[in-house]
Amino acid sequence: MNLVVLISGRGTNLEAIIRGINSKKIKGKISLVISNKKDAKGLKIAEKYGIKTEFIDPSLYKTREEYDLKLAERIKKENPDLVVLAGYMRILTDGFIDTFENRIINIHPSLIPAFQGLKAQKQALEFGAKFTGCTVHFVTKELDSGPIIVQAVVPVMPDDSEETLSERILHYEHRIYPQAIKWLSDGRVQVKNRHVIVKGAKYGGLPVNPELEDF
Ligand SMILES: Nc1nc2c(c(=O)[nH]1)N[C@@H](CN(C=O)c1ccc(C(=O)N[C@@H](CCC(=O)O)C(=O)O)cc1)CN2
Ligand SMILES: NCC(=O)N[C@@H]1O[C@H](COP(=O)([O-])[O-])[C@@H](O)[C@H]1O
Repeated sequence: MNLVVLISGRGTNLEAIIRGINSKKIKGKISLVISNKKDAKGLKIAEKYGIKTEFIDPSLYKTREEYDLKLAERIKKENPDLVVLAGYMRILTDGFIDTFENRIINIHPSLIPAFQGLKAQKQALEFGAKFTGCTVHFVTKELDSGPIIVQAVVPVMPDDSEETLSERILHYEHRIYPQAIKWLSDGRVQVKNRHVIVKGAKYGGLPVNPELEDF
């Protein structure tokens, strides 16, 4: 399976995926990592592993559509099976989605459809949620709403800050993203309407509930 990964920042999910490939758990390769931010630390991570990188500068394009057209043209040259968003912080245009229909996935730091958009961890904290988590989903024109491949539930602690909660969620992001990509590279993922079925996956592992006193 040939992957192109889009990033905007640190690249810790990118590195988790690279480790999954290098450990042979994921049958695939990353042919290119593209960032919309020149100083994205994830570019250095990719280069450390010998992976081709490119910065595509949004300031050179008047509109989002023009940028995404350039982005799509560059990605098509790699002939990817999958476009992986790993902390890519731009909303993709309908034209881009159409070009790579059903071949784009994303990791989001909440249990969608809860807390879509930016700063999902902060949204959960401020809402007073007792549980949140992370989601790997197919990317569609509707933001953070595509068919869900896998989710992990993460408890929100009474003394959590945005940082401590984000770190706890990130730990599970680094597990479910490589897991989802492995399932896809094994050809075990089927989508029927909105429902994603993973052949042979074991379901269960219920989240541990808090102590429910007296009831
Ligand atoms: N068409 C789609 N595009 C993207 C999706 C999607 O599901 N459909 N997922 C997002 C990822 N994402 C959350 O998981 C997300 C990223 C960025 C934004 C956003 O509002 N970005 C702003 C710019 C913010 C910034 O530069 O800091 C914007 O693009 O105007 C929301 C959600 C990726 N794209
Ligand atoms: N809405 C998109 C979004 O918030 N994505 C989040 O950005 C972080 C990127 O970290 P990374 O660059 O270290 O992988 C991750 O926590 C990811 O879930």
